[in-house]
Amino acid sequence: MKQTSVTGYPRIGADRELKKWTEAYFRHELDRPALLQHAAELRRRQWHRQRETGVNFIPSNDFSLYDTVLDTAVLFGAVPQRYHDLGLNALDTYFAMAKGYQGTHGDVHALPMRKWFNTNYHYIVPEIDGETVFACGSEKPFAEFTEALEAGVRTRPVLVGPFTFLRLAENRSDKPLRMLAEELLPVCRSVLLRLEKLGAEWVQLDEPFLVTDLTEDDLALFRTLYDGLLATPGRPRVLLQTYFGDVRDSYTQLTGMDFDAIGLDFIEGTENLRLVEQHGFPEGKTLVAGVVNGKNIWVNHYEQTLALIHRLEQAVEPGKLVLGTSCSLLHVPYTVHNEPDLAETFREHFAFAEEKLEELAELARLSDDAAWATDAAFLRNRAILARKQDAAFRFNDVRAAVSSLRENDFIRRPAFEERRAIQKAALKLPLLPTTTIGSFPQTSEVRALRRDYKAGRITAETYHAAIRQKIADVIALQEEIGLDVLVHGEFERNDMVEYFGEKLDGFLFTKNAWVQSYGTRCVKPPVIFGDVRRPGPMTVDTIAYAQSLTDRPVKGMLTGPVTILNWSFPREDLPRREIAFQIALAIKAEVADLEARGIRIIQIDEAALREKLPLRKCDWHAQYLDWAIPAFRLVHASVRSETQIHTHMCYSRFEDIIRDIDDMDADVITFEAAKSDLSLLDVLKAGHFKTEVGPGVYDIHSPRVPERAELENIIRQLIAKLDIHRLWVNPDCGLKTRGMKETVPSLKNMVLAAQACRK
Ligand SMILES: CN1c2c(nc(N)[nH]c2=O)NC[C@@H]1CNc1ccc(C(=O)N[C@@H](CCC(=O)N[C@@H](CCC(=O)N[C@@H](CCC(=O)O)C(=O)O)C(=O)O)C(=O)O)cc1
Ligand SMILES: N[C@@H](CCS)C(=O)O
Ligand SMILES: [Zn+2]
Repeated sequence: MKQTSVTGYPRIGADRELKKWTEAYFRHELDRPALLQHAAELRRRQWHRQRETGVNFIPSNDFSLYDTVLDTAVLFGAVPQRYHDLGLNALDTYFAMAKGYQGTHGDVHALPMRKWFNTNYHYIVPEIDGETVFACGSEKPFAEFTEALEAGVRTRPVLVGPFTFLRLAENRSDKPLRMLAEELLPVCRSVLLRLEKLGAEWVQLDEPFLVTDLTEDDLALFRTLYDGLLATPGRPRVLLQTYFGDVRDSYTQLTGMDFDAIGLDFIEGTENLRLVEQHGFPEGKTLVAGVVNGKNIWVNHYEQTLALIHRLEQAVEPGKLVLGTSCSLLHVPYTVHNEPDLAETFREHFAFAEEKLEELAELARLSDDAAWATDAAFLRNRAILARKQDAAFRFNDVRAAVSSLRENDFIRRPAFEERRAIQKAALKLPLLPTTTIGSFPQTSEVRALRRDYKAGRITAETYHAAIRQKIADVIALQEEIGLDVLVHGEFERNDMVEYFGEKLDGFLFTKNAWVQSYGTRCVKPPVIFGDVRRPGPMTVDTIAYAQSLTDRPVKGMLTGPVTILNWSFPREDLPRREIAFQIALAIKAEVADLEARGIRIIQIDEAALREKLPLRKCDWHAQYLDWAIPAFRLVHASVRSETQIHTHMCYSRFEDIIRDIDDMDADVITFEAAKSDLSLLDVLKAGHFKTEVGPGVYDIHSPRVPERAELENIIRQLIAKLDIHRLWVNPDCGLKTRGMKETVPSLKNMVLAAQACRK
């Protein structure tokens, strides 16, 4: 029978155990040996689970206490000196790089965090500087391989490959990447050899960077690294694993090199099938075909997948085709068995990580069976898929509204400068207005309140009264701090997307379907099962209540259509453009209701807009921006001139799409800037960006409190680069992950810094 392979497995635990242990460790409620022991038990359970379902190639070192890219930086010895200087133990040095450190040992920022390709997972950006000396700096892959072996599972260790590592790292040294590659090579070699000595037959090197647009320099860098690595005498067999797209720039190069196996994604990498069929696949090598979607949560379409496998069998030597997941299963929740409240009519359509393991096993068996079409497993799959249509929600009024949209529905009038003057006169804000991004700390008190309400332990009345009290407190606090534009704090929201998913028709939501977003933070993406419709106002009472408590403007706070779509699990039977327009119409109705209740500023967050920008430039507009930007415009096109529309984006690497961002035609945009260099500001200036901007002046992912002088200095740098009359002062992103302890002094310092700069 065909063999099967898993690229990576979720690691937070089916009940988010790892998050809870790690956070307990941060709070000094769990000691280091206990944390490490719990983590080891979690890994063992997961290896056994994979073995029980018959997976042939089970990964190790896909586990991480925070992030696998950070693990790789430590493995390669890329730990900047300032973290060593803290004099902490290895584990705490690691967490200092991830989260920053402020305490008796010193004060250091966290390394920046960035989106992992086109996912909602974030990696820590490694830093290479003039002092970096690559050397094997951790025991992790070796220890985890041995641990699995002792638990009876011979795993295939996974490493972030050196090419992707170097391309994602920030190179602050004056050495070119090819020189760094030469220096890194001996370390990679020794890692491979040591794994081989421990008993590893295969090593998986993840090189997702290969699915992006590559330059000649990239291809040469890849060759330098891998010609050297593959020539290592006595090395284990190497699987070159790619995912999230196709390898059109490098396919012929890769297949001509000495890899023992190549992993290709046939889900997002739709071009890969053409490459294999057109150029052939080399004899003697294994193709690990990603045919089970590692990013969606839907049952696999066996008939289509078997057709794909049968085509691949024509190109690959018998016995050399292995079936795999399209990418790591990190991006999906653990198991549908954790969803007892989901009606069976819906649940049968879902396949999370554990169910995907079963799908792999069934597909391997069916693809070798000439009588697959009459096999019970195949027939069951076909019957489930046939029932999907019956289960879907269909709203003909929404379909009709989307199809009757015309060009004018996407254009806000009057034009930007004219309404800007009107808003200035109406809002009377000071120079450098100060604001926050929306959420205030989601303390365990607020979360426990929601848990008790959902479990029926407290009444709706008690819950809503408590939320109102939190809103009243946060309005008073912001007035005391001296902020100019206030927020209601988002205490009623579990998450900026899930909250709207719960309020809108057409969505299903889960109880335990958590997915890691970064470190210990998880999200529970809602599921777009059918057409989307707003049954009634979702935020209006809360925002209007907040506004009733103050004369200062309170921002209405909404999540935009592209972000709701991108951070949900979308249906796959309707184009994304159509789904986005359906959501846009729902949010548009909410904007109108907020405006009617006297809300003067409305923020429509599009935090995830950049995230799903296609990895290849040629697809940016046709496949994405041409509907994503209009979806946003549709939401606010019909507001009054006086109403100021804000938007917000995190991880703002949008230098390359600033025209499109400006085309969203928001009045103000706030975005992350504190952790990136300020080069984006030059691009904004050069591009005559019209939208007013609030580049975040401090990093909210770290508990460290920025000093007033430090913030003043940043604001002055902003003033030097941008028009002071179009500049706002705010943190990077929402404050929900922070505690009040650091939030209050940080905001006070920010307001004082802005006031000083005004003078
Ligand atoms: C802005 N970001 C977001 C992204 N994606 C989203 N979908 N949402 C985002 O906001 N992507 C990019 C960034 C990523 N950033 C973050 C930041 C913070 C979190 C986060 O804090 N996640 C929470 C879970 C949030 C949530 O849904 N909470 C629920 C349930 C909470 C819970 O665990 N309850 C406990 C009981 C309560 C207690 O005692 O504490 C329980 O049930 O056992 C809620 O608030 O009701 C996290 O903890 O990971 C994510 C991404
Ligand atoms: N309004 C949201 C945006 C996060 S990206 C918040 O403040 O949490
Ligand atoms: Zn944000």
